Amino acid sequence: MNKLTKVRVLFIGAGRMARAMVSGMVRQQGTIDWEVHVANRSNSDRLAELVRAFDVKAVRDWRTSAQQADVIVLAMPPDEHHKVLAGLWSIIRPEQLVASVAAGIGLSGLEAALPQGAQCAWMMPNTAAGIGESMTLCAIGDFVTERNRHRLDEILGGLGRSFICTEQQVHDLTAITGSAPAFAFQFAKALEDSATQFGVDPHDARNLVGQMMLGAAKLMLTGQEPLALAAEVTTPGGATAAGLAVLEQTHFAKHLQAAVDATNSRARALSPKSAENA
Ligand SMILES: NC(=O)C1=CN([C@@H]2O[C@H](COP(=O)(O)OP(=O)(O)OC[C@H]3O[C@@H](n4cnc5c(N)ncnc54)[C@H](O)[C@@H]3O)[C@@H](O)[C@H]2O)C=CC1
Ligand SMILES: O=C(O)[C@@H]1CCC=N1
Repeated sequence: MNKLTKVRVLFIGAGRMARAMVSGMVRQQGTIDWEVHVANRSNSDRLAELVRAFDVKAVRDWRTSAQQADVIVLAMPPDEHHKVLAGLWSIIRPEQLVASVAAGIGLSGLEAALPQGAQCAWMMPNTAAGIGESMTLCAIGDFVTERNRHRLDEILGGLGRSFICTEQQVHDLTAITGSAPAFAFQFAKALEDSATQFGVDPHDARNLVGQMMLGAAKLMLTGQEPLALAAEVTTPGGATAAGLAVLEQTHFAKHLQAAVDATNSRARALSPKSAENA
């Protein structure tokens, strides 16, 4: 497909999430030719690596670049937003789109920190964005025009799949799609460790567990109930039931729920709004 439009996007923050997003966006075959600018607090090794890997432009002063950008993505920690948004206030133009990926920040928080009518979106991707497999939550402000909605859709498409939802849903689901990959990797590590304790080569253990998780994920995406899928694994009177009984006895589901609650509470506490109210 021919790329038609050149659109300049400025990332403020060149950390892990920015890298994953840039990787997802530049590999996409969409209708936009992204001209990516990236600014970091200091011109660190990370920024240099990003420039080398994706041929993006490193920007020394984000304020200058922000004036020329069509889309500005805030990819720095939540507690840095207050300062950066205050700097954006006086230079932002009505036609620009400002999107943040910060946990807890909130669409209304973004809009309140920018001039009335600013076009804002709040995205919550995960690190699989880097390979175009994120499940990204996105709350979109009322002032976003069709043109910027198209740009947003192209960004989201480059990252993987997306769920357009309310601000409250982004708060509630941050743990479940943003953070839970880390829970899944802990689960994977525990299984890998079990495999290597049986003498399996670590490389083989990685493939065994990774393919098992991929197959389980693909089965889930057929739309079947997780418990129905579990039942298919559980041969009556067989082996799996014994393992599931241990997970039940040790309150596996409750532990996960507690992890979700702790994650979401922490995200809320990190937002500048909470800091002001504290
Ligand atoms: N890592 C992840 O899986 C996800 C992260 N996020 C959000 O992405 C944001 C960044 O997180 P990570 O990439 O994990 O953190 P990180 O620590 O890897 O990157 C943050 C980057 O922002 C830069 N930075 C800090 N203050 C700045 C400022 N005032 N101006 C310019 N650059 C500044 C830092 O130098 C650093 O390179 C956070 O708001 C986080 O909530 C959201 C979804 C998933
Ligand atoms: O750990 C964090 O705060 C971010 C938010 C979602 C995933 N990582």
